[in-house]
Amino acid sequence: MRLRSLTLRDFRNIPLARLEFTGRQQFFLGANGQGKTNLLEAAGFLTALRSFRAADNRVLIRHGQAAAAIVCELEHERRGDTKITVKIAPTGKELWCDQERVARLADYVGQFPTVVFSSQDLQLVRGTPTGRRRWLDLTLAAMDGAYLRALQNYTRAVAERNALLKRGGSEAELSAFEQTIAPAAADLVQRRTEGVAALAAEVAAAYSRVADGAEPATIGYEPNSAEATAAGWLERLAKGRARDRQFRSTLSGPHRDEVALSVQGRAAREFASEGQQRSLVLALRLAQAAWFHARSGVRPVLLADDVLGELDPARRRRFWSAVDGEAQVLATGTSLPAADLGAWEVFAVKDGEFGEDLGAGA
Ligand SMILES: Nc1ncnc2c1ncn2[C@@H]1O[C@H](COP(=O)(O)OP(=O)(O)OP(=O)(O)O)[C@@H](O)[C@H]1O
Repeated sequence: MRLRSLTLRDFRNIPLARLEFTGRQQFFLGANGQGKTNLLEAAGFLTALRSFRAADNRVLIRHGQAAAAIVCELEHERRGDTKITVKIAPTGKELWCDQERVARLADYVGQFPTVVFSSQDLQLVRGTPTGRRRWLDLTLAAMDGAYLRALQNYTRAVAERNALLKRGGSEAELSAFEQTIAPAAADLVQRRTEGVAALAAEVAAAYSRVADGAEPATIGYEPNSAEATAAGWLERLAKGRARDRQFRSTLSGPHRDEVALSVQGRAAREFASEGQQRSLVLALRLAQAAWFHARSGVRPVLLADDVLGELDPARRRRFWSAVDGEAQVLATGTSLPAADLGAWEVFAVKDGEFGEDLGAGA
């Protein structure tokens, strides 16, 4: 898909911006703290109606204002020309697609894919398993409504079971939640097994391009416990009750799974060099984009937040050659991108205001 225009009102530090995009490469140029990432955050919000960097939507509303709005006109492989309107208020969000109110957000999620490349992504390799699980969940849930439902059911029921464990609930009460947890856990393990196997091929291919075939990189699914059936999970949960009561928390299950990342057969977190780690996170994002495209037929818009300038010239060139040449790219930076990255429509960003093409010849 391609974004043709983006209008923001009271989004973060942006009072009002109406941007028209003509080509497929837009660059947002400005000093630190001016609103570049805010703009990408708004574009990314269209995918799953959540921010890629904030858990609470309230922080997206400009200080002192009642609500924020995003309006986007885009070309879409399946839907044709589409207009999306999102209103974000402290009480919740509202959504319209072509003037029609979308009540069931599950019907919407995944239709308008974007993939964010951010300097924070190094945490995917260096940080805790939580970040890698979130990457996997967002990737799989965006293309698979059944995965999203299993994840929601599972997460909710585990939270309820944990609350019970904390207040010393009865065996019967625990058992009631386990009836929901068990089938969802079996479903998640199966879908994660299949999903990671498919994504592993994409990651290996993307890494080989970004790192110039220097060494192989792999991702692997390491379930905390690989029960294949709901009956198996029921038994495991029942057996674990005494220990879980002691720790006041559900100790085993897919909420403790790991997505193992390795370079040349060794754990990337401990053994990969900084350059290899950077290549690996780029490969994870490229794989995510390829997966979205393959599964849905819709080409995701790529949102590159200050990453092009961070890469050394050789890696940048290789990364760029690995990017889908037909995809729209919205990128930010404090200086213009190198000439080998093609022709950009440049917007200067200052204090939440956007000026078109100011940077192009400057
Ligand atoms: N809800 C809000 N209301 C008003 N201003 C906000 C809000 N949230 C963030 N800001 C402001 O937005 C600015 C940050 O913008 P942004 O994160 O887009 O920076 P950036 O241009 O990407 O800079 P960098 O290059 O440092 O990443 C800060 O000045 C911050 O105070």
